[in-house]
Amino acid sequence: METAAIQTHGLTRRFGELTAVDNVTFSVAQGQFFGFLGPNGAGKSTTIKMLTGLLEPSSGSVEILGQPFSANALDLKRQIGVVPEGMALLGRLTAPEYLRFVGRMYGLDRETTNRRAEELLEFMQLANESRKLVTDFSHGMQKKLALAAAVIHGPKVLFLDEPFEGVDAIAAGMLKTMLHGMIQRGATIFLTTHVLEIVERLCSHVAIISQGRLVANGSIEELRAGVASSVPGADGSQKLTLEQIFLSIVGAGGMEPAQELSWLA
Ligand SMILES: Nc1ncnc2c1ncn2[C@@H]1O[C@H](COP(=O)(O)OP(=O)(O)OP(=O)(O)O)[C@@H](O)[C@H]1O
Repeated sequence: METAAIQTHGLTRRFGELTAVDNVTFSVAQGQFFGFLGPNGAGKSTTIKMLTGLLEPSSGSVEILGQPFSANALDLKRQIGVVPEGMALLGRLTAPEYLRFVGRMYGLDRETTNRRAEELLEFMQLANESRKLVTDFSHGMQKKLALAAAVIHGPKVLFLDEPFEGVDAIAAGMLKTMLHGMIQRGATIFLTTHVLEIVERLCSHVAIISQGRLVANGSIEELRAGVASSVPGADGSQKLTLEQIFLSIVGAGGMEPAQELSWLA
């Protein structure tokens, strides 16, 4: 069997009394576009940080392309790309300087780095912003630059924490095309986002985390089949949207809607 792109066993992270990620086991096959969903505070970013070697698990294990980070972290980090929650860009550089720096850090030669940096800036429509410092970029521009930096070395596995947040519709369209192209060339993508329409369109597999626990994992079709009988009015003729599936698994689940805010009534 082919080595999984991502494999976790009993992955757990505690912050004091809180167990943010609780005994999470899942596998992502190479070439999969994997959507990792969950409500606010469910444990998505904490999981992604552990998957990318940014945060030590309290217990459990992570293997990327069959290797734990402890085996050869540098080699592994060359094979992955990450857009983390806070992006962590170097603000005192311009975008071309930043991309050239990142490319060189990944061991690309100068010519390849320069060519890819230029192409990426064009692609992300940041080429006209080449004299501005990154710190003066808008949030969406920073997000696009973070994405460019995450793919400059052609990673085999790409981790994206909310890549579409703050990105305009034109850029989001281009990003979707780019990510689709990467999948077609055999890359694996692990994506967290609250934009379920994007997950529905792009992802072949979905896992849902809620209060640190994995509560669903499978193809969208499998998840749909799993909840169809519990959603009122959903017979075989009606195809549930991912939003309906998501709400059925982690949403109000038959409870009364939250009370109204009295002063807004
Ligand atoms: N460094 C930390 N110290 C203490 N608690 C933390 C820390 N990082 C995360 N948490 C807590 O862990 C839980 C999971 O947080 P996490 O950021 O992983 O959620 P998330 O699913 O990414 O949420 P969102 O969709 O809102 O970004 C939250 O209760 C959060 O407050």
